[in-house]
Amino acid sequence: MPAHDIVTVTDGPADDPLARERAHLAASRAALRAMREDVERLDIKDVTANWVNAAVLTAQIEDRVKALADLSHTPLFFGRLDYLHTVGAEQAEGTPGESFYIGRRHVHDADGDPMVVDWRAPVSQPFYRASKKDPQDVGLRRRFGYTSGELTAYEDEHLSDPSAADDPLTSKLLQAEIERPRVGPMRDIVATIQPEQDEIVRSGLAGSVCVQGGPGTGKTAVGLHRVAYLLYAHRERLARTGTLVVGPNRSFLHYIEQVLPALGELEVRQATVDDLVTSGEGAGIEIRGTDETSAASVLKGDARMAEVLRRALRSHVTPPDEGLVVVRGSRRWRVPVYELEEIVRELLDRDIRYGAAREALPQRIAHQVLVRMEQAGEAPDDRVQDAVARNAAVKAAVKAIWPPVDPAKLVLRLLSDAEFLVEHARGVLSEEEQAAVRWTKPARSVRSVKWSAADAVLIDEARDLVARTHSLGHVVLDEAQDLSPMQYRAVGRRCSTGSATVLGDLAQGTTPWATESWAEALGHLGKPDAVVEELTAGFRVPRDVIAYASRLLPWMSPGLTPVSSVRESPGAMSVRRVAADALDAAVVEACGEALRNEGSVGVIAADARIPVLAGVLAAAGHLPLAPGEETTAARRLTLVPVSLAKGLEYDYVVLDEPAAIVSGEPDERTGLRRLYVALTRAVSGLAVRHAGPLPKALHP
Ligand SMILES: Nc1ncnc2c1ncn2[C@@H]1O[C@H](COP(=O)(O)OP(=O)(O)OP(=O)(O)O)[C@@H](O)[C@H]1O
Repeated sequence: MPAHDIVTVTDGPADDPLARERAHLAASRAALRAMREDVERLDIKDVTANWVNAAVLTAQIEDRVKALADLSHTPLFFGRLDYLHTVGAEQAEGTPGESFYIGRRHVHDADGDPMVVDWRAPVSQPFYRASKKDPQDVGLRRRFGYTSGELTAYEDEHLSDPSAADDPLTSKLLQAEIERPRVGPMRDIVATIQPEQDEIVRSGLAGSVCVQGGPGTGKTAVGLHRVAYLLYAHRERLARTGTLVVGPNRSFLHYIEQVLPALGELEVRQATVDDLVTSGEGAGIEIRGTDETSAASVLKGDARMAEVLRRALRSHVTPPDEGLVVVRGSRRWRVPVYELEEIVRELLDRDIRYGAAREALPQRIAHQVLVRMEQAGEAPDDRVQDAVARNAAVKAAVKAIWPPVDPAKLVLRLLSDAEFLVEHARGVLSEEEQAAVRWTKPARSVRSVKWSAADAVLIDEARDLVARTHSLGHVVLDEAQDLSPMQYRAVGRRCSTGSATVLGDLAQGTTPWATESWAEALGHLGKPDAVVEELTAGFRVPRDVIAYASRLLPWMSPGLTPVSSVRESPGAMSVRRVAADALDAAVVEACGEALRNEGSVGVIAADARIPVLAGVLAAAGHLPLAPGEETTAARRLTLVPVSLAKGLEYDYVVLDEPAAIVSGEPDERTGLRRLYVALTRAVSGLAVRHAGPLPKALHP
């Protein structure tokens, strides 16, 4: 028997297998409808005593109804597994087999028996992992094909058949799914997750994982499915602790924002690093400026700044120079200076947060007073200790010894006050480095400063030194290669008691502080034990196009494995040189050609070229969208400044002037990496149009 029997029928008698599968689909939809109606019918009047509870319950019911929606464009199930034995039972000779339909969500009939099982359930796992080598007790794996919501085909793999080939990518349905043209935002891949991807998706909540993978290897898809999986497997815990996806910019977040809701997960926050450090409790600052020099940005992102901040903050602690007298009634209680010194030293040595120590200090002083009271024969209780801690003399002493510090003011002072910086950066930053981070024009007030993104991260670090940042249960960090060490720290403290999934490609690092080694990055993140996995199978870029882009690798990231495309199509590729005054027209013409195909078109160009291209495209009747704006069947052309291209994809890419993209960056290596990102956004075809010479690295 061949590896895959494909059956495609439009209509058939009731006893043919496709008809039976369709009947199961119809019955599953009816069962889902019944589940929804059950929830809608819930009457909460009898169970709630007050309106607050009623409101909470009503919201929960609405969410549940939403989660039970039958989405016409997403099939209820996409696969079926026929187990050879009853799952979980002793696999004795003669035990009956069992079938499961695998889908996006669980559906059960009126008796509670499963009609469709969630793709994340343990019984679904062999759908992604079973192979002929390791059939996992599965006799048959069936994939379903749909056309406009109708079940129209299925394809079988007989895992216990020794003659069948064992390569999941020979599946025609799978291949068709991978090759499907792209329009609109990113979609889920539940039906076609590959075994090596599934291992990452289902790895445990306790451990952190780092995925290195070239363009289009499915890192983002894997990260999002991992969140969905973790929320299924650890729902209660993560509902309490929270989850977060961190992406590089708004347009990227728009592009991915539909995937988790489509998988039924509505509660995951999605943010950029800038969002994280400027929002939330006590943040209250805005990023309105940029650093004066690139050297300043790099230094502000350097992990040594954490030590400078720590020292600067702790310098506010002033050892007491005199004892303290607390008056209560007719008695006066004295705490001598050496005792105060000892308390302060002990709090500093314990290295707890500055704010926590500040809160502990009055209680410690009060304790000393209580000891004296007891020595004098009194029997004070806790209330007396609290009252002493609130005594005006104690408060005044605490304010003098351990004053409150505003994190933004601390950073402002470090960057404005040369003496203050010298004092705390001594031995950590060189004199030149100190000069580079300092503002040339000192700022007066926190409000008037035009904070840069790197400044905001410094403030976030300072804030964490004062009061511990709240940690979530799991954080997914995408395009991680671009983060500075200080940014890794900012993300890391948001999962200090949880775990992380770190996704990135060292070859696509384009910031001046881009990471060169995952071990180092994971250290800054506080997850040095994270397992590093590599994905090398490419699902986006066609073979010829990835081969072309990979010519750049030895010049910018030697040692990294080139992606091998799993797409069958070699891809349409053209590279054409034109006269300088004909470039704009050539780009417009290439767009016209690309638009004759199905799917989205992205015009990628150096940022400086965007205004001109926007003009000529509009004049030619191709009014372009901006990245992040959703492509629709009617408007499919997006004009993408290359600085925003990362993580995005378009069916056809028209690439304008590669040399301008390279020279738009401060150094050649970064330029080539930027070009590599741009060259690897295409799903079906790439048209390169240039007037200047191509970068040497692209020559064969
Ligand atoms: N197993 C799969 N089946 C079908 N499509 C897949 C699979 N894995 C990934 N894809 C598709 O391949 C494309 C690239 O995936 P994704 O954006 O996650 O890659 P990436 O590694 O994050 O790329 P980049 O490094 O360029 O950001 C997406 O359209 C995604 O849906």
